[in-house]
Amino acid sequence: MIEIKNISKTFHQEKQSFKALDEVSLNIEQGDIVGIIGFSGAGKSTLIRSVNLLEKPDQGQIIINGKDLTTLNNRELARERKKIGMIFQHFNLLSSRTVFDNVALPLELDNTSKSEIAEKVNQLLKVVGLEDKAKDYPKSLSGGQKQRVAIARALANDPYLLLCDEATSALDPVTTQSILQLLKDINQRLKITILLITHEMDVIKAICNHVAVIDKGKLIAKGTLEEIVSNKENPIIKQFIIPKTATIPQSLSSQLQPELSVGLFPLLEIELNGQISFEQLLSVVHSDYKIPYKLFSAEVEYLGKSNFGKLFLSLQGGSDENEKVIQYFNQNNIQNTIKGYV
Ligand SMILES: Nc1ncnc2c1ncn2[C@@H]1O[C@H](COP(=O)(O)OP(=O)(O)OP(=O)(O)O)[C@@H](O)[C@H]1O
Repeated sequence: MIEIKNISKTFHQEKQSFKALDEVSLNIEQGDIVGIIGFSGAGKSTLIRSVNLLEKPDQGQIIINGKDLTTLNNRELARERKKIGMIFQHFNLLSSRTVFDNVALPLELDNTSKSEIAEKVNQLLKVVGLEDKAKDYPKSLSGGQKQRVAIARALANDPYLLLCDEATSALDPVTTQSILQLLKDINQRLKITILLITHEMDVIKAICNHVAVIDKGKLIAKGTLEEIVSNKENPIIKQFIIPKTATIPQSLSSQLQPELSVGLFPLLEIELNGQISFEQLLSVVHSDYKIPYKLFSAEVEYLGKSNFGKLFLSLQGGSDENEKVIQYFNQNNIQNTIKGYV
């Protein structure tokens, strides 16, 4: 069990000071995958770096298996750190070393014998799927392959905990998913606890069992994804769970009229905020109110048992019928705005 207990950290720069962490507490169970999500500057990196004391907190404790890391001397801390692996957004590989030698580095520093190093590195390269790249240099690898090397290196000392500092932020979506699946596989096969920080809900959704939300240095929510999502009225949480990319298609926005006239229908922007499912909403319009509609654009995110998102829908009934549907939306707290008439 890892206990982050009441951690605070203030940075001082010239005459200014900035509180990056404010009494943060979080318990992480062994074998769990925990994600900390927050906007840029929220304090994510400072928090994850506090766990292995790369950043020394001003107050609070990091208790791992009953041992408070903040009370250890440098030698004891170095010994504990060996059992905490870490990977970074920009991989931090040594460009002058081959893939094999990058992975071997922590073992060399630990005075491991050459034969043991060879056995361990080859086994780790197999775990991350890079057996055929042992002799290559980082510059010839893709971003995803570089992160695989970094993961193998982080596993060299058989850690019980892996810290992931925005490990997929520099990768494309497909590579991101493959790295996340590798992390999940490592968690399950090697029983390594994972703590990651991210600004992307997709990362949390893909692999985390528990989530904490950090904002302005404070943990504002923690729990399972479903528990976090149920707190959707919180404006910070809302920004993470409601996709913002659905927009009115370009071709449609040029046709949009500000006033209703004959032959035009209202175009509604509807926010799905967990109150009603996407399918139910369309069924209300089509089956209950028996109104034809045109769906122009929709982005729906399924989180836990709820769905969130935005859709642009034109109600194509008579104006009284359309009005009744809008009334239904209003009575049921389904946020909707008429963007114009098409
Ligand atoms: N060494 C430092 N000296 C001064 N201020 C710092 C230092 N490190 C971090 N900060 C400040 O602390 C705040 C939190 O930074 P941190 O890097 O932890 O945030 P973050 O959530 O990881 O952001 P990002 O996603 O942009 O990396 C920021 O305002 C940052 O400028």
